[in-house]
This record gives sequence, structure tokens and C-alpha cells, in this order.
Amino acid sequence: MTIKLRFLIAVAIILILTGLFSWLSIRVATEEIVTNWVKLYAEKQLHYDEVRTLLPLTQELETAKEFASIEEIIAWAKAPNDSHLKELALQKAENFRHRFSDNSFFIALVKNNQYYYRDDNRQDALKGPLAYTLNANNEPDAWFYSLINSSLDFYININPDENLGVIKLWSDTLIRDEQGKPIAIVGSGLDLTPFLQGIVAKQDINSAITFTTLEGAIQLYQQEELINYADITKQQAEKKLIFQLLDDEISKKELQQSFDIAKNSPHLVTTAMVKKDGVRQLASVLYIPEVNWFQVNFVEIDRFLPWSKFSGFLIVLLVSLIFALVTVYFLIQFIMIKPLNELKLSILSLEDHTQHIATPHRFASSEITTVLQHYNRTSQSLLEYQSTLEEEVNARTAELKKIAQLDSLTQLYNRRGFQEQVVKYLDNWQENQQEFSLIYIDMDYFKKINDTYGHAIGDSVLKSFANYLQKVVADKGEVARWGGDEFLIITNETNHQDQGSILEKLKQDNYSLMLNAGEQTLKIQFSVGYSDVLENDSFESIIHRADNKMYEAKHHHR
Ligand SMILES: Nc1nc2c(ncn2[C@@H]2O[C@H](COP(=O)(O)OP(=O)(O)OP(=O)(O)O)[C@@H](O)[C@H]2O)c(=O)[nH]1
Repeated sequence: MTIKLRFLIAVAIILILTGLFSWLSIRVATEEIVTNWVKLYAEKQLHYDEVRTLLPLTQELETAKEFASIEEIIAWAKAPNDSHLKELALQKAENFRHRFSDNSFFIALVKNNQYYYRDDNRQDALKGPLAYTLNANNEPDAWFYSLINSSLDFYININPDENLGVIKLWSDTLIRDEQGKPIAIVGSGLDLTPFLQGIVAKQDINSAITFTTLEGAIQLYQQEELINYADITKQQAEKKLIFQLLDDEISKKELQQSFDIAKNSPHLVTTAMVKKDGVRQLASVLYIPEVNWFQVNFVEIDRFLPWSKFSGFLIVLLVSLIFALVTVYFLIQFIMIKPLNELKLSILSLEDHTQHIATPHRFASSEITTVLQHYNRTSQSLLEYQSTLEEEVNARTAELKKIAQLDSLTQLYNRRGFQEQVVKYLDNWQENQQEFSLIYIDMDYFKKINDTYGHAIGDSVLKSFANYLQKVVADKGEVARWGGDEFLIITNETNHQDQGSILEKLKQDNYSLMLNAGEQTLKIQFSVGYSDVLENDSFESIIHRADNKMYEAKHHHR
């Protein structure tokens, strides 16, 4: 993986993590702000409803309590069969009933189970307000028997009014004797339907208000089918509890805790985060002692904090990421990759023994610039050193080559050196028809010199003879010591008739040639054979012919 790719991946990971962290932090902070704001909103809503929505009910309840404190009614309840007390009580009640919202009242007596009811529709004085006699075995009358067996002082009972065919909120208020035994239940009824409509009308789209009993049985709710009628008469299992509206056990537990806290702090709002209808909702709970109910308000948090509002942030994050990656890409490119490429080119150029000067880009970091400068200096010295070394090696090689081609005693070409020269002449002959001749020379009686004067003098003679041949040939060809006392000459001269030619000169000097050897001067004699180059000649064939000629000459002059 390239450095650039590594850097880009590292930067991308850092940015994505940072972005994600920021996004979550913002999200958490925003949620906290919105939750607090929704709490305030719910609190206001609850207090508003406590005062405004329940006002008719609390007023009705207060009126019922006042109604229950009328002395004449209390006295009659103690002695229901006393017609005088009955008349006084009913007269008082009749005068009082206009204080109730629908001009009705009821009085249910414990001692004789008689239920008296009076409203604008029952004006027949003869019949009186007696409606009917309550029966403990009659299901619709169960509320009465449940209440007198309870320890409550009042109870709001939601129950149908069978005579009118409507559902009413009954403000049942208990009258007790001195011993605390219930002697009557009195009160009035509020029509539930317009009351509920009032609640629904007051609710906004963001909240759902519910009124429940202490155990959570729903009393008032926008969905009428969830209301528990005659709640007091029902078994626990039959009741529709507010907790059943919630999606999971945790939410139910949270709400129950809020109920417990709220019960201990009347008129103070407590909150719980719950899941209802598949969404998160903030439940605000308020205990209203005046009616002995809880008021619960559900608000959908996500209505105030939609996730879609955060998509803009993600787009900004994405754009920032792309911008950062492009910036980092170019920074790496100019600061690192370009200088490294320069270095690479420079290193490659060294292989060709040239120097590409690595030039740092102007955006390159100072560290890399310093490295490149050092590298340039080092590579320059390296090249100079290499060049000197090569020159020395070449010179030495040439020297060794020459040594290998020369005869150590005479400094003439040896066999190998001479062979190379002959190959050149042969090539030139084959390519350019440049003719040449080979002269074969063998000294006569050289053995005698050795034997007579010693080997060292023999060597001197050989050296002197070599010098002599060199002078004779000069620049007209090449001379070699073929071995022992044999010498070869190769020359472009082919017309040996010329007085100045090499062959003629040798012939002239033979028999009279005097050479210095140590302190001696010796007369030297030699035999010569030669051969001009012929078509398709090889090195061996031309030497062979010259050799033969030389032998012929040797025999001839012996
Ligand atoms: N001093 C000396 N003698 C050498 C050297 N190389 C060969 N010889 C001698 O040269 C002689 C050459 O032999 P030959 O050519 O038969 O002797 P030659 O007396 O010249 O005989 P012909 O050619 O028939 O006249 C031998 O005795 C070798 O020992 C050398 O480097 N130094």
C-alpha cells in the first residue's frame, strides 16, 4: 500500500470518527435541550389543564361537598322514614339544585336503599324525586355498595345515566354519621360527552392527555373506549390501565415510578421517557388531590427533534471529508511524493552514470529538502569517485592487456598479441582487399651463441635483434617474437622488389649484421621466408607458407 493511500485512509478514519462523535454529541445535547423544553411545555400544559379542563369537575365536586353538608339532608339520612325530615331535606335540596351545573342532584340513602333524583325533567311534585330503590344484586347499582364499603369521602364515578341515556361524571360525596358510618351518598352528574370534547379540543397535535385513578385506571381519555366506567365496582384485572398503552415493560416501570413520585408531591410535574405507539414519548405526570386523579400528558419527542433535521449536518460532514481528503492528497503529493519521485529519478540516473539533480518542490518540507540536498552532494561525489575509479581500472586493464600481448624479454608482440594483429589484417583484406605480407625470420646457429657465451648473452642478442627488426619495420608493420629465436613481421608492403622494402633491407643486412650483446659484438645471421596474402587465407595457412619459405632459405644457404 502506498504512503499516500495510507495517509488518506488514516485521515478519512480520523475525520469520520470525529464527525460521528461530533454528530452524536450534538444529537445528545440537542435532545437534552429539546427534552427540557418539552418538559416545560408539558408542565405548562398540565397546569393549564389542571385549572381549566378540570375546573367544571372540581367546581361540581366542591358543590357536591357543600350539598353533603346541608344539615337537613344529614338529619334525614339518619332517619329516612321521618316524613317531616324528608320534606325539609328535599325542600333544601330543591333550593340547592340550581347550584349544580345541570340543575340536578341525587341523594342515595344507606338505611332504606332509596335513590332520589331531581332534574329539570322531573317536576311532578306528587311523585317526588324518588327514582327507585337500590338493589345490591343489581349490577348498575354496584357503585353504591362499593362506595359505602370503601373508606373514601368522595369519588368521581363515570357511569351511564339510564334515564337520560348519557354517560355522566358523577361527583359522589359520602355523608357519614358521628361514628363514621356512611348514611348517604349525594352529588350530581356532569355530562361526559361535551366534557371530553372540551378536553380533545384543548389538546394540540403534540400531546395526549389522560386522567387516571391512583392505580392508573383510565378515567378521561380522548378514546372513549378506553375509559373505565363504574371503575370502583370492577376487579383489578378488568380495568383498562394507562400502563397498557405503553409498548414495553421498562416504560411501564418508568411511568409507575413517576406515579409514585407525583403522588407524594401534589401539583408538581414529574416526567418519564416511555415508548408508546412505537415512538419515544415524554410522559409528564401530575397528581391532582382535588379529584384524587393523576393527569398524564404524552408528548412525542421526535416531533420536536426529527432525525431528518440532522441530515444537513451529515452533508456538511461529507463535504468536509472530501475537502480534507483532497487537501491532504495534494499536501502529501507536494510535500512527500514529488520529492520522493525526484529522489527515485536521481537514483535511477546513477545507474547510467549520470546525475539527475533531485530538485525539491517549493512546498516540500524542510526536512525532505535537506535530505535531497545531502543526497545530491553524496551522489555527485559518488559519481566523481566512480569515474576516477573507472579511469584507473581502464588504464590498468589496458596495461594488463598490453602486457599480456607483449613478450617480456623483447617487448615485441608475443604469439597472442601478434595473432590479434594478423586477424585485423585478415579482416581488412577480406573486407577492403587490402593486401599484406608475412615475413618469417629464424636466427641461424643461435644455440651456439647460447652455448658459447651463455644464456644471458643469448638474451641480449635476442633483445638487440628485436630492436633491429623494430627499426627496420618502423611504422610499416608489426613485429613479433614467435618463440625462441623466431620472429614474424606483418606489413602492408607486398612489392618486395623495392630497395627500401623491409625484405630487401633484411637481405642486405644478413650475414653482416653486428649486434651488441653485453660486452660482445656478434655477427648475426638469419633465415627469412615470406608470403603474400592469398584468397581465403587463414592465419595458419599464411604462416605455414612463410615458414616453409624460411626453411627453404635456411637449407639453401647452409
Ligand atoms: N638465451 C636464450 N636462448 C633461448 C631462448 N629461447 C630459446 N632459446 C634457445 O634457442 C635455441 C633455438 O634452437 P634452434 O633454432 O634449433 O637453434 P639454432 O642453433 O638457431 O638452429 P638453426 O636454426 O637450425 O640454425 C635453443 O637452444 C633454445 O634453448 C631464450 O629466451 N634465451
